[in-house]
Amino acid sequence: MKILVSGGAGYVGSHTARHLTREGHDVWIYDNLSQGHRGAVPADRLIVGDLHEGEKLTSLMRELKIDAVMHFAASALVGESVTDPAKYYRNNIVATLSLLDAMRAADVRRIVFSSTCATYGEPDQMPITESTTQSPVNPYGFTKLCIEHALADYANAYDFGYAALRYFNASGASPDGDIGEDHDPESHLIPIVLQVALGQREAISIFGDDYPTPDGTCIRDYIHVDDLAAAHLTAMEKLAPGVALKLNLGTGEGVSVREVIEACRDVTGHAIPETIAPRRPGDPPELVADASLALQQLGWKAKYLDIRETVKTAWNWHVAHPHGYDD
Ligand SMILES: NC(=O)c1ccc[n+]([C@@H]2O[C@H](COP(=O)([O-])OP(=O)(O)OC[C@H]3O[C@@H](n4cnc5c(N)ncnc54)[C@H](O)[C@@H]3O)[C@@H](O)[C@H]2O)c1
Ligand SMILES: O=c1ccn([C@@H]2O[C@H](COP(=O)(O)OP(=O)(O)O[C@H]3O[C@H](CO)[C@H](O)[C@H](O)[C@H]3O)[C@@H](O)[C@H]2O)c(=O)[nH]1
Repeated sequence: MKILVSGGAGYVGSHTARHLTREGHDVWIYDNLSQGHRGAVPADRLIVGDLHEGEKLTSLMRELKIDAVMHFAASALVGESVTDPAKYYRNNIVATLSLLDAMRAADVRRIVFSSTCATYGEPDQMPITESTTQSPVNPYGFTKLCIEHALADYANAYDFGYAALRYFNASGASPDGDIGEDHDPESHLIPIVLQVALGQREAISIFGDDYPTPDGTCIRDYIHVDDLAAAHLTAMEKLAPGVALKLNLGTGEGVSVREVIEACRDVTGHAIPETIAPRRPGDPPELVADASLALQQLGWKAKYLDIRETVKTAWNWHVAHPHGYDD
């Protein structure tokens, strides 16, 4: 298939674009490089552009005869969405509507959308299933939920087929160490801990050790980026007009911040000093997926179930690229 990957020069998008290409698809990456990297994608497959440029998107989709879109492009920092919500409403809602309308104009009706566990807010029942109430507690989660609703309405009215894939914590890197996670600024736990191991930071700050969890630190579900990539392809293959897939993508295993740091110590052999810092506003104590519906509907399940194996792949990338991509 001919696939347009919005945000394909970013972290999850670049791993997925590579997987799609290796599986024989004709992949075009559309990215404004606000967070993405030229080095993460083949130069002859990158189209630099913004989602807001609707007419450009329509012509591209027509010229390239695009069959389906994978839509990763977004602003994705929970904290920033609270301090600068306008950016999130514009980039995650307005820009996505521009993409959806360009798809309509170009008669492209299949889309796989990057949603998030942040659409669930702070549920008290763990693990989280797809029928858990979606009640986001920050603008980021709300903008993603809003697009899930838009997709349902577009599917109904305009024959779109869509998958809203609600990822938990994307983590790890391509095992060969070629591509990996490089955000600026970096806010994600695993890359920050590994920067301590590389001697680029003095210590890891644990944001709160007084949560109601066994070791007092927050629990998350760290899903390997290559497992996410595989799920995207399988979901895309199921899409047809009127099909609506809404699926959690996680391992089903909860891992605490302390356990992540311990895994990083094991993998890197570095002592990794830690300090306790105040809680980060908006952090739910625990987010763990029940991903059994993805198994039922896609035959998909995570292959990386041991946090050490995931950290090893991230470490390979960081050692090979201690300062991230060149651009
Ligand atoms: N990383 C995670 O743990 C996680 C978890 C759940 C959901 N998600 C979602 O997955 C997607 C990818 O996340 P990521 O971590 O790879 O983020 P990322 O920032 O690495 O990638 C996003 C890409 O989109 C591009 N982009 C942003 N706005 C754009 C625009 N208006 N026009 C064109 N390109 C634009 C950026 O340059 C970047 O390359 C996002 O939609 C995010 O909300 C991520
Ligand atoms: O220096 C740090 C960084 C993070 N943490 C903790 O580590 C855990 C994981 O934090 P990340 O920032 O790595 O990930 P989040 O769980 O905050 O965010 C992830 O899940 C969100 C949904 O809740 C969004 O989808 C987001 O894009 C995705 O990265 C949290 O408890 C956080 O408080 C620390 O203790 N110290």
